[in-house]
Amino acid sequence: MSTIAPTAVGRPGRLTAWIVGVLVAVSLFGNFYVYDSIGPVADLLQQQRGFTDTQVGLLNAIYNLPNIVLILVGGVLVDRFGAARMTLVTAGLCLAGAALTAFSPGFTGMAAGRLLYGIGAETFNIATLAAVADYFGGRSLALAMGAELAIGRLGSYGADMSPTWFANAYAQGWQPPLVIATAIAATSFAAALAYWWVDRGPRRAGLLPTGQASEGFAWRDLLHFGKAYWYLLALCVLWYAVILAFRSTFSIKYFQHVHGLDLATAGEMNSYVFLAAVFATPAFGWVCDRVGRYAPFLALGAALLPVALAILALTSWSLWLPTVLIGVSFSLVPAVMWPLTSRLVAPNRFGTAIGLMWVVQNAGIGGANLVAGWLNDRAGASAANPGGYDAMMAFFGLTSVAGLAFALMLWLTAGRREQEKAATLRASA
Ligand SMILES: N[C@@H](Cc1c[nH]cn1)C(=O)NCC(=O)O
Repeated sequence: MSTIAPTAVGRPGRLTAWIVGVLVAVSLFGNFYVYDSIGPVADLLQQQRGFTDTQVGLLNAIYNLPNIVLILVGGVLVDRFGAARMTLVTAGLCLAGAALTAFSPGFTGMAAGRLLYGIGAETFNIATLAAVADYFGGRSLALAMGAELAIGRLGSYGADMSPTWFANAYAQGWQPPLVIATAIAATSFAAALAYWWVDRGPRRAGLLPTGQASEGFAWRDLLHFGKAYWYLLALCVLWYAVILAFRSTFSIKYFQHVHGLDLATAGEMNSYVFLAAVFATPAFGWVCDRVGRYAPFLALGAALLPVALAILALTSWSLWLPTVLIGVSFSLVPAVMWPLTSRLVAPNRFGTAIGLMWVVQNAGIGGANLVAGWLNDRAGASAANPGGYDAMMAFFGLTSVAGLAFALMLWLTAGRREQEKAATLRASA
């Protein structure tokens, strides 16, 4: 299999497509806000409820753990029941999870809430990508997916800024901020409900891939993705493992201990990567749509990560240069990866394809966090011993170089087909 597949069965109207795009983006904003809502209340949970660091960490880790297995089932369900139904059901699970987290009297109830949220959220993420592929396949797909992800990233940024925006709620304690997160999850659910309602028309008219069209799931189907898909999967695992484990877990501490920044400046430096992605991800998607090439951009995005890590680890140059390079990589790779996936697999296998990628991605992110933490502990990394971070940087550097190697192999495989396709289109124009 693995030819560059047609990306949509039919063509819903442009207005309908953009209404769906907006609803899905609103829904994703709320979902990413809840995803990042624990970090800002971590200190309050420790002070007011006596939670340990391990308990706070578990409230986030419990998100990844079930998805190492469940997300594949989620992807298959998206193919079987359609993006709209699965967006609605999983947005409901996320709302229930957010409410359980906010209103539970004890740690176990809160952890159960985060577990429920995690079970819903990753499948929700697949369903929203499938929704955009359904409506924008073949036209402005990368721009639409980039814009959707950008609004999601804005939700994460909003959660980080919530102590400033909702200072009164934080002044009252740990619970009001989580109740706000629940209200935002309710908005996400309402947008998912509206999307499901709008989607019924085009789906009944046969303009979208229907769940019924996909045959039953068979394990051997997983092996039927072509070579380019497997290169993309390897890149997804290696690149996300480095970018998320470094940027979300260790970079602030690393900037403080190795480059001498204070906590506020280090946090601000880190948040620029995030903010840049809000604007740059759709911009890069737009460029890809215009140029009609994906694989070379993916290789460029993958190449910037090891370069940035090398500058950080081996030079004392200004932190701005590696921050800009990581910001471009963090915007470019997701802007290209998901539209390219939808071009490499058949529409009724898109959910399964992403599900399989995210099974390994969740394991990779969790594994990279553990390995990096273990390397730092073993070397006694600290402000007094900045050299103790060398092993972690070498690990991240080598992993990102491996990711680049897969991006180049992908370029050699899928890129050639992209060129042939573009030449055919030019010839027939
Ligand atoms: N598997 C998700 C991980 C995630 C969840 N919320 C934010 N990130 C994923 O890869 N989503 C696409 C992305 O580029 O963030």
